[in-house]
Amino acid sequence: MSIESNTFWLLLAPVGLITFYWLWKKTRKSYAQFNVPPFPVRQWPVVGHFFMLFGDVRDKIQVWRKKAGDIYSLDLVGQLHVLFNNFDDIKEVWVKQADKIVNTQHSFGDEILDEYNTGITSARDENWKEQRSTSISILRTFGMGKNLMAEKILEEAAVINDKLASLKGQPKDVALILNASVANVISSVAVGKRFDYEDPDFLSLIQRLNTFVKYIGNMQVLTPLKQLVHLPGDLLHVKEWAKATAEITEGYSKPYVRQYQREYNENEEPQNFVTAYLREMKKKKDKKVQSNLNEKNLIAIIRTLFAAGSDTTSTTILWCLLYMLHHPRVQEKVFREIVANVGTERLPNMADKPKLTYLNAVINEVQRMAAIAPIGLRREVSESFTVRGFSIPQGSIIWPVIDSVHYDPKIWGDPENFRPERFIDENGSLLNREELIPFGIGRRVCMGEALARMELFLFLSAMFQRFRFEAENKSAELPSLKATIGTTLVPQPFQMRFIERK
Ligand code: HEM
Repeated sequence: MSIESNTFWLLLAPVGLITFYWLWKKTRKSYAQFNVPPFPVRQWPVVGHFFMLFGDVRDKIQVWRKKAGDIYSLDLVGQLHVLFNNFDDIKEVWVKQADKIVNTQHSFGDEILDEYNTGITSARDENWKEQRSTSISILRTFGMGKNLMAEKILEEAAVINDKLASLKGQPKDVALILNASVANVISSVAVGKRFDYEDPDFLSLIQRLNTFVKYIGNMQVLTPLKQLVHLPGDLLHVKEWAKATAEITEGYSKPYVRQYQREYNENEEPQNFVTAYLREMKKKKDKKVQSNLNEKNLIAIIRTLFAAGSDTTSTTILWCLLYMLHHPRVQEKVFREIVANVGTERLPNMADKPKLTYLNAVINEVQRMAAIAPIGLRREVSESFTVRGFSIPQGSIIWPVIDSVHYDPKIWGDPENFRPERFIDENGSLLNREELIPFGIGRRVCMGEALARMELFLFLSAMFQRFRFEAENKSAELPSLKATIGTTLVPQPFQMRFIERK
């Protein structure tokens, strides 16, 4: 053997040993001594079920449920993940075991951004409690769920209606306009600024938000095997996501936070989320109270509000429009209800909401079927517990599969059918069905639920009142109801027409 080849093997040996040690550590099954829920399919050595999560995971989750039951396990590179598919079990765990599942799954994305335990969705324990309670109280001050916010939404609804009317019935993919419109509502609350729909900087910010939301789920999936990021290219869109996120932070959240810090005047009433948060920060500092309110958390929160607060709501509105193309009779019934209860001389407002039972039922049915956040937010188990005789050990990750609940035949009977009447009782009143959980459940339930509900009602009622929604081409096949799967479920791109009702 030559000297060169000896050197080669000497160098390779430590690499081999380190790899072996890493694999050994990774694949030690920390859950092996527990009676964990069953695995639906056999796992691969080392990586477990990791690579099975690629592709149409929505369908796979249902196939696995048929094999293994409502609660089942997956092994992701040695870490136990437990999927909950049944409403009663989700309620039992997410509500009754709330103290043991406070934190969301640690994501590789937070490492890339250096944002471990930062903001809201990634914040943990005491930090999360303080950020969440402060944020909710600020949003309430600005009228979340009340008239003040409703006025902002109504202004935006009037703008988007005019924009849609200006299309003069020409077919258009309106995903971006809707997104911009809803983003404007949260932006005016968060940083006190709304943008023109044609503003190219705003539109490119919206595109970045789409990228941020679309691939944020990949960061979580990748977390157990983050070494894959070193593969050549950007197969899993990690670099694209990191770039878009940094651009939102540097081009939007950070400049506004810095600007308001410079201009801060404690004698002025806060006009937006940023200034209200800065005031809370200052109050706690003056009182010398130990606090996690700081600039880093605030910058991350503004980005989260902007992302979580625009994409989700506008996607739901888009789903509603798409379902209406498929169900023109439902559309006409909503229109007639609006004419009978509101008329066509003024925009519907929040006082009209209780009167528009059928529209409320339609929105519920769209949220059920679209299930736009199909897996909810995954949580880390900080203390072991048992459920239905299974052990859920500390350190495992649990998934609330909202999609399974929304399509459970035991709950809905005919879940595949679009039938808003399922939300109306025999007296014609709206039925509150607790199994409808588009905003999640438990202590970390969506922070913007009240705002989102107002937006869905006000934007949609205004559109139903003014337009008839029509397909691009009446004689061609209707656009598909099959979703594009990203972090959220989004309709495939489609064009439609907005015909003014005169
Ligand atoms: C139709 C619209 C929306 C849907 C379907 C939706 C859905 C969800 C879901 C499923 C969760 C996870 C809840 C859980 O883990 O139990 C969540 C969390 C969250 N949502 Fe929404 N959301 C919507 C609108 C909004 C809006 C408008 C905002 C902004 C104000 C917002 C801000 C948040 C935040 C900050 C969290 C994280 C809460 C925490 O970690 O404590 N969402 N949302």
